[in-house]
Amino acid sequence: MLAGGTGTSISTMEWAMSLLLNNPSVLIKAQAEIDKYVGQDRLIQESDMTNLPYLGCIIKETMRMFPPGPLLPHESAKDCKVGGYHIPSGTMLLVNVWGIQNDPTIWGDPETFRPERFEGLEGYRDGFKYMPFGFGRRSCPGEGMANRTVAIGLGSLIQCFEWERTTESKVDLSEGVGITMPKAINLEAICRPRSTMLKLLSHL
Ligand code: HEM
Repeated sequence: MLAGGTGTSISTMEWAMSLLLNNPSVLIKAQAEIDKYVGQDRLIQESDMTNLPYLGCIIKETMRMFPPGPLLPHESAKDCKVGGYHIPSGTMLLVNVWGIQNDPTIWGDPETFRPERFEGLEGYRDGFKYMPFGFGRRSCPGEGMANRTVAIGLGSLIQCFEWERTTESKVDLSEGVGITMPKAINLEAICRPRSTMLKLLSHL
C-alpha cells in the first residue's frame, strides 16, 4: 500500500515540476502565492494549504492531464446498463480516466496546462469529469494523505529553489510504459536555492 501510494505521489510531483518548467509564468505565480502567505522565515506546512489555492489548482491540473491511475479496473456486482449497453454481472470494466480527463468535449483545450480552470470549482467529482482518485466504495483511501504529501513536497521545491530547464527546448512530456503513467524520460532540471531562502536553508 505504501509502495503504491509513494509511487503515485512521486510521479505526480515529477509531472507537476515538468509542467511548471514548461510554463514558467505558472511557476512564478505559485512562488508569489507561497511568498505572500508563508514567507521566507519558515518552511511551508500542512496548515498553509487552505491559503494556497493556486498550488492546489496546479496539483489538480497535473492529475487531470497525467492521472497516475489512467485505467481503473472495476467489476459489475450485478447486471446493469452502461451507455445503453447491457453489462452482465461479473464483467470487468475498465474506466478510461485519462480519456475522460483529456476529452475535448468535456475540458476546453485539454492539452494546455491551465491550473486556473480549477479556480472556484467546487465538487469536482460532479458528473464524473475528474476522478484521479477513482470513485465509489473502492476509491483511493489515501487521497487526503496524497494531496497533503504532494502539496508539501511540491510547495517546498517551489518555495526554496529557482528552477530552470537543462535545455532551451521544453521538457519532453511523453508518457512511458507502465500502469501508473510514468514519464518516458526522467525529469532533469537545474535548481538553485533562492537567495531569500538562504538564511532558513542554512539552518536546516
Ligand atoms: C497522487 C497519489 C495517489 C493517486 C493519484 C492514487 C490513486 C488511486 C486510484 C485511482 C485508486 C483506484 C480507485 C478505483 O479503482 O476506483 C487507488 C486505490 C488505492 N489507493 Fe491510492 N492514490 C494515491 C496515493 C495513495 C496513498 C498515499 C495511499 C496510502 C498511503 C493510497 C492507497 C490506496 C489503496 C489502499 C487503494 C485500494 C483501495 C481499494 O481497492 O479499496 N493511495 N488509488
